[in-house]
Amino acid sequence: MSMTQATPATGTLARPIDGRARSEAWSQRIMEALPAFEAQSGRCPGLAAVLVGDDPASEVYVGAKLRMTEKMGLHSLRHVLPQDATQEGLMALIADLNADPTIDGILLQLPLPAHLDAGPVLRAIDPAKDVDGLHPLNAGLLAAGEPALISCTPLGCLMLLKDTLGDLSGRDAIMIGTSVMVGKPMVQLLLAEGATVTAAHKFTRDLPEKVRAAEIVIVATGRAGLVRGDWLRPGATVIDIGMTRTQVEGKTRLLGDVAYDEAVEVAGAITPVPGGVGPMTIMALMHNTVLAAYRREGMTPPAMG
Ligand SMILES: Nc1nc2c(c(=O)[nH]1)N[C@@H](CN(C=O)c1ccc(C(=O)N[C@@H](CCC(=O)O)C(=O)O)cc1)CN2
Repeated sequence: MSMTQATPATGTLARPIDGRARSEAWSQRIMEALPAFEAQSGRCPGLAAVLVGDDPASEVYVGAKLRMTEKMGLHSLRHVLPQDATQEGLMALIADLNADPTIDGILLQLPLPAHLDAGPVLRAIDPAKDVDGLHPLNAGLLAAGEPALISCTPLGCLMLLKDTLGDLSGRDAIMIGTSVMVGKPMVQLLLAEGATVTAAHKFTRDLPEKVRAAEIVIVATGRAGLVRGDWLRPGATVIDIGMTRTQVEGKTRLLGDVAYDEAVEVAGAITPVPGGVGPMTIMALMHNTVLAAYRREGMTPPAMG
């Protein structure tokens, strides 16, 4: 693996961090873990995806996750509830999936329609099947330094960062955005790796200056193009988690939270959008499903990194 440490020479563009290629390599490692699991348990690891309503982006993401599940030879279930589903109906479905022995992972696609409250539903998922790592028990175990199931996007980002930089200890990192799904677990993962972490949010003052001090910049705000090229320290490693759909000349384009065309002139390495973090999020879900399956069967999981 190449290590990006140095300031690029003037005129050198940042190296794109290829999440598609990395997720493909990761899928091979995960699939190598399947024969031993199947030989001992007599079944495949199983993932249930729960989609509520008709949000087009959520439909795309759930479709991509289930296609990957099938491609890798895992068992999958798809549950689609209508836009006007009730909280009680959703809780009843989660209870059924908790009790289903063929299901190792339960994925509740977010966001939910506005009339539903995600918190109680996420807390109702059996923590051993919480492959999104969003149950408070799993979030707490990560914060306590005893990770069990880790939220998918941060897990994928950590892998890209380690590939790019190697050892993260002592490095200065900034996480912009402090959501429960991405920012908070990412901060915990970086701390566990020995990085010095700034957690920035909408009240943070002098954000460009703080970003300029960081060797590692991770952005998950949903504000397209927020981070400008001149905010970056030359040679920085930039992980862009943002994904905003926009129409440019009649075509749909995906924009990240980083102004890519500017950032690529300054950074040492950068994730593109698309093709950076997104594919790693999906592969982290596959990883967590196989991990959960091993543990639920009382088996020791192999390394699948
Ligand atoms: N329960 C969850 N809900 C949501 C999560 C999550 O991890 N768990 N994350 C996001 C959406 N998401 C997965 O659900 C997700 C988003 C994007 C991609 C992806 O591969 N993107 C592609 C581009 C796809 C496109 O063209 O639209 C890329 O970046 O290359 C995967 C997963 C919110 N909800």
